[in-house]
Amino acid sequence: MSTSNASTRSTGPSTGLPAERPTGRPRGPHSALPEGLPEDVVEQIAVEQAHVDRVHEELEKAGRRADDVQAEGLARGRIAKSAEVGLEEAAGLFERDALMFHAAKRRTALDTQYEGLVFGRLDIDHGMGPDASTNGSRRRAEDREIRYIGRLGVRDDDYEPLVIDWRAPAASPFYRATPAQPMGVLRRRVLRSKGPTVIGIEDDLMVPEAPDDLVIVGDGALMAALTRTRGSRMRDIVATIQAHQDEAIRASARGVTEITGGPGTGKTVVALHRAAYLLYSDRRRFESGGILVLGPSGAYTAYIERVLPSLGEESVVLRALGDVVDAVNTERLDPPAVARIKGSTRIRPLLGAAARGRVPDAPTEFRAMVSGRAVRLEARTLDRVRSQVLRQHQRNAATKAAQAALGEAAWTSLGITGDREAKADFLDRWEDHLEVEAFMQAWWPQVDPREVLLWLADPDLVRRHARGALSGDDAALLAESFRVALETGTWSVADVALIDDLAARVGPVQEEAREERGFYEIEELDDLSSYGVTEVQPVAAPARESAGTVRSDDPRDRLLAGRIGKPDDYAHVLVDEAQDLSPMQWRMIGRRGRHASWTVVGDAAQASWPDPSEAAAAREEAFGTQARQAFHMDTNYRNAREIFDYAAKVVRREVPDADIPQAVRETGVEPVDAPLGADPLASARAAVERILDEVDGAVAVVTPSRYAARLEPLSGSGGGRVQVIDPMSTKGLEYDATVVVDPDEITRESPGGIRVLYVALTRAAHRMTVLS
Ligand SMILES: Nc1ncnc2c1ncn2[C@@H]1O[C@H](COP(=O)(O)OP(=O)(O)OP(=O)(O)O)[C@@H](O)[C@H]1O
Repeated sequence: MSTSNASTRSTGPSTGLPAERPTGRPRGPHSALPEGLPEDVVEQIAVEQAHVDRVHEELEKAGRRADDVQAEGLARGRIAKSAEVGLEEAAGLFERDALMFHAAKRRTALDTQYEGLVFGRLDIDHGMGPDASTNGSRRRAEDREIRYIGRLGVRDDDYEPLVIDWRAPAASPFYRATPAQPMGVLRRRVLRSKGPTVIGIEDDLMVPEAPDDLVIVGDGALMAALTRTRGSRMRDIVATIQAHQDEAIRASARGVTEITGGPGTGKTVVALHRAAYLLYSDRRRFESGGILVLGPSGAYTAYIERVLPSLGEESVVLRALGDVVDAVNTERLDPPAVARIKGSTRIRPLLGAAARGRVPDAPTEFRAMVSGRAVRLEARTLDRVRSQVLRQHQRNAATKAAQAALGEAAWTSLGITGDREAKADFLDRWEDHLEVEAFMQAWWPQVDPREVLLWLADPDLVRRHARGALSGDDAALLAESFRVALETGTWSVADVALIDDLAARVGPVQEEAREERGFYEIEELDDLSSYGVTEVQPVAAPARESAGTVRSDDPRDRLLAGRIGKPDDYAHVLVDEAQDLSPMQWRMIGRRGRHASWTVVGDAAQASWPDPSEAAAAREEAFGTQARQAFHMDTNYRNAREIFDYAAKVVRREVPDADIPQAVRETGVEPVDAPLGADPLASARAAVERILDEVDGAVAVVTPSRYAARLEPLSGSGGGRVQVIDPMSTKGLEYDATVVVDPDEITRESPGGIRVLYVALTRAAHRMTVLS
């Protein structure tokens, strides 16, 4: 597909108003403008280029000024103090210039990677009545205002705005004005740029008739944006946000904001713009508290990662579900039956029992001479003490408490009553006794939550701990899945939520306190030698390397690499594809949003988690009692109507109440149904070759696992444009074209059945071939 050229819709004569006079770069032999543009479009582009050039010059100046000011900044503050100039004023100056400096730096990135810094213009008539009825003859020049809208705000030396940040209230009419409610806007103009060069213009007229001096060109910005090649990365939509999307973007930051809608309705992109808006509207709160954006997969985070930086926001944390817990990063998916066991809260009692249970290989008996008395504690006593301590403490923070409780139990076991002094002496010795300490290291070691999970590779232990909560088959499946982890050295995505649950139970692994033992050691050694103990070998805590540095061949080392700390707490959590989160995953995310407001994005018809009511309960628990606001998106901006109709027909068969949006764009080309022949690679290759000729940009071959290996040779073909991908991993993604292989098999193999097929059938913007 090629980009649509601006074309003249209707034009009025140029009146010679200063703002409309073409003063920018002329179109020369090296011009970036497409050939064959009508002359009035070229003129209009030149007008806008002149303004864009001015903005860039101003930023250039600001950059240079900021260099000086940075060096001078603190000094200025100091002078300000001594010279009794308001400190606030000086700080304000510095802050503004520093901001401009950062803006200038950012601009370089924007210019090279993204579309223009200045992307919009409003021509406003302040004399216009609310019904837009004022006719041309009553319009007065002094009522007119031109406002430019951009990715960041820029002012000139007189502090006059040259560009308004798209998130500022003054930019709101750019998104909200409609011909029915023009909000004073005569013409909305979208500028399309390559770096600092304006290459196209799309106008929307908001009044019934263009005033004589306003030229109207282009086919409308939205259609131009939607017909463009998509490529392999999501783009921001800052120039073409629609009014109903803008409402969700600018909605109150408080509570829980739910954004629902069918495939391709812009839920993800709207949510990302909302994150940028929240940062703008309350930077202190959201930048320092942090915004977490959570998506289903690494492919998804890679797909969306450019959107926020293109909006000038770098401080948002993007995580995939396999990547939420520090030191663990995985894409491996369990088979659906296993993922279902691990995702349900039914597994919690099992995890609780494992976290409270005996450490495998820990001693089951304690024997030593303490304070001249022979102490012997059996397994039952050790278990009782452990349970008692863990009722009140996290295991990793309870070493001291456990040692003290064990001391009490030891004293009780001696059967001495009434001798307070002897007890005090005994407990005193107990506290610093080397044998007790050595025992504690073996009996009460610091445990990594991941080790606790690996204990469950033992099917007997799983059965014992599950105490009937899991069937025998489920217990065996679960244990087997942890054996897979031990063999491959990789966790599964579903494991991550279990690790997090266990981390909350056992607490962070404490660094070993390196206590100087001083004279206590000498006293204790005296004590030991008198009872014939010659050597005590304390158990050293295993040394850990931090994540990413472990290159071990041992799968177990790879599983346990890095350190798991406390979960980060965020000020705002944005969850995309929320319909797919399992209850255990909701609990994991909830731990990161205890004080957060939320934006939650989803579509039930695309769900792959099979038990929505259990997930809903876990989700409610994560949100607490916060206020809710809901936004529904009902226009599909991704799929050509022909492609979406095909997908909608398929899903309606089994999900009659699916939320079906309206697709806004037609290509006149129906999806192609073709046979999947005896040689699947040959069939898919033929389909891919046809499609590569028809579209520019990214092409996906969406295949069930059955054909994945056989189709792999297509990966990277078409000059790197073709990707072979499984249906679940296409969640949230988009391609210019897709080849969907064996839809029946996709339905059969996927946990969400037809809903996952629906996802696969709604990924293509322009062309789709289905091989059945
Ligand atoms: N106002 C808009 N202007 C231009 N493009 C838009 C607009 N709104 C949405 N789009 C485009 O529509 C496509 C679909 O958007 P997005 O991926 O956010 O939809 P979604 O609702 O999250 O889809 P799904 O649920 O299928 O993953 C994207 O290419 C996005 O850029």
